[in-house]
Amino acid sequence: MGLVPTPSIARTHVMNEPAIELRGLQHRYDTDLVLRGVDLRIEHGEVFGFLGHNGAGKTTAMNILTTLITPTAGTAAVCGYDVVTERSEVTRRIGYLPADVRMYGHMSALENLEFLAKLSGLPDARAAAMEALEFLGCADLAKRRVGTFSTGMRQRIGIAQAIVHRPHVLLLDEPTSGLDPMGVRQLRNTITQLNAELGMTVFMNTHLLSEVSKVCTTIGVLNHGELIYNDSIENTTLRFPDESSLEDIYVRVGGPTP
Ligand SMILES: Nc1ncnc2c1ncn2[C@@H]1O[C@H](COP(=O)(O)OP(=O)(O)OP(=O)(O)O)[C@@H](O)[C@H]1O
Repeated sequence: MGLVPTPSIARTHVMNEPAIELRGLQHRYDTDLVLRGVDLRIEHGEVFGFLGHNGAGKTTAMNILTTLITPTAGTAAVCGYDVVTERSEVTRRIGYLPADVRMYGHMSALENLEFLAKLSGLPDARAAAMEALEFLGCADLAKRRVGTFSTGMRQRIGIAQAIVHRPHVLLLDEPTSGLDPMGVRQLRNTITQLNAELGMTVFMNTHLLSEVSKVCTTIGVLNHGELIYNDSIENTTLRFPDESSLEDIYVRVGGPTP
């Protein structure tokens, strides 16, 4: 049995609302305002690339969406559920791959996944764990200790962890970081597969403009905590026909040279 599209948990509510919606989102660390009123709407089925230089505020926005931190002002919602007041509804619907994925090195990949699946309250945690591995084409890693894994292998298990409970929305923080070209290509294929076959909406923080043009359907550019650009890849290419690459567009709309 393979992974099936996300089951209909409060389906009506989910489908009537955007996958992600930020309204006037602000975040302050002490006196430092790092998100300055971000408005953003991402529809179901999009693969969204969130671009921005170091310190632009991308991880802060993602930490708000994963409910790890509370915004200073404004709102953030996933499938219509507020990240502050409806936290458990949000966490059921999101999968998260952090930049520094944590797992128990002395345990096998399957044990790591099963542990997380149990924490998520899945009725048959082992089957869910195995299905996630099979879906990602890494069932061969199931019995191996993750402490022995390469960066690419760890990352694939990290994605399996993120999707084991079949979330609607997958949040990836700098997923290409540390990967070799083969790993980057594999990741791209995985994102496309999760989006096309399981219908997952993907929100990805990245520095890699080349990856954005290959895998994303929409992009946003964050500059010093302000969303300075947001459009589909298709419109972006039409809007800037003279630009030879997304990198030129990024510079043109105000982002600093990466
Ligand atoms: N816990 C924290 N306490 C204080 N300041 C923080 C904290 N986390 C982040 N910052 C600051 O907030 C700003 C935004 O950081 P954030 O990590 O959200 O940006 P980013 O776009 O994800 O950058 P990067 O690409 O380098 O990860 C930076 O100036 C950073 O130094």
